[in-house]
Amino acid sequence: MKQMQGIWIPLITPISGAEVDVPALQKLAGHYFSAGVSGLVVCGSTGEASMLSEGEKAQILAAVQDVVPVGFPVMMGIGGSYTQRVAEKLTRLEKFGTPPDAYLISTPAYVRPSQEGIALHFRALCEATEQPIVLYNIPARTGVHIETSTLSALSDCPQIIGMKDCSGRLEQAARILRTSPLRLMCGDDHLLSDFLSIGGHGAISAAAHIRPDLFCALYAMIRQGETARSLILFQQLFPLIRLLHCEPNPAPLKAALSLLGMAKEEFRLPMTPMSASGKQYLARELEKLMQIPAPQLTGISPAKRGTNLVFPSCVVR
Ligand SMILES: O=C(O)C1=N[C@H](C(=O)O)C[C@H](O)C1
Repeated sequence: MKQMQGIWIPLITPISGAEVDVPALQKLAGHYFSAGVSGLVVCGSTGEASMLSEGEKAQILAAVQDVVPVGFPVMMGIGGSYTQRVAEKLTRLEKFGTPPDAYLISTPAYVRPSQEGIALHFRALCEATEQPIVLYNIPARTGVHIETSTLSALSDCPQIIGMKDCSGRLEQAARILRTSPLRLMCGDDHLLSDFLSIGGHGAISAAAHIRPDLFCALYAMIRQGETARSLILFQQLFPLIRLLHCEPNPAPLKAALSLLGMAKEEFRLPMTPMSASGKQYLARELEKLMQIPAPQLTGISPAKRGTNLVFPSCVVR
């Protein structure tokens, strides 16, 4: 995988009759590829990876790889708190299938290890694979934060190419962008505009499942210094972004996609559907967002998306 940037979609996992709905997943993957995003992530938090078996995760990866063109990057979320087992997961995946273009690996959840423990965890995983690794800093879910000093301690690991940051700490993000070669991707949808404005390389955005064209346009505007236009667009996106995260992700997202006829609202426990009152607000905001005209875009060759272009996957005129 070349330099990671632009808008990436952490795909939901469609479920139907308690099983992973592979045809629906492939349809979504094709839809987002055509919409111009720079890459896809399977089995992330939005993909409800905690409620999937290892076999299902491998099947999801293969199903998505099957429908996107070669060269279009697909990343895979990997979790787990016992370092040795996580390393074994990587080895097993690579033994039986085509590996993802990169792994998105979250910090160990529940254990609350020291920063040294976090660094040793990632170092052990770097020894288990030659594939690129994107660190996933999501303290609200795992209970631990990756400090800048830990990134420095890992700077000799060539597999670590970047970090997806859901910590809400913009000041730290700015420092990392100034001092390290890592690619930094925003995972906090409500901070997207700020994150990109301080030089963030892109986003892995659950909210971008809805109107991915507008998220790509926002990215392009910020990269091109069209601040006023980007602010207007972000203000239009913001109410829906908030609603998509006002109940556990991806319940509101699946509700929105179901209103658009793109997915069922089916979950595995302990995930439950969005509340009825939440859905009322969501439906109203969704209707407004769907009416925003598509920005005029000049496409960049799909083959070059997600790579080290100076400008992202779409250019707004
Ligand atoms: O799955 C992801 O990747 C994302 N997960 C975050 C979460 O569910 O907490 C949100 C982010 O937009 C993307």
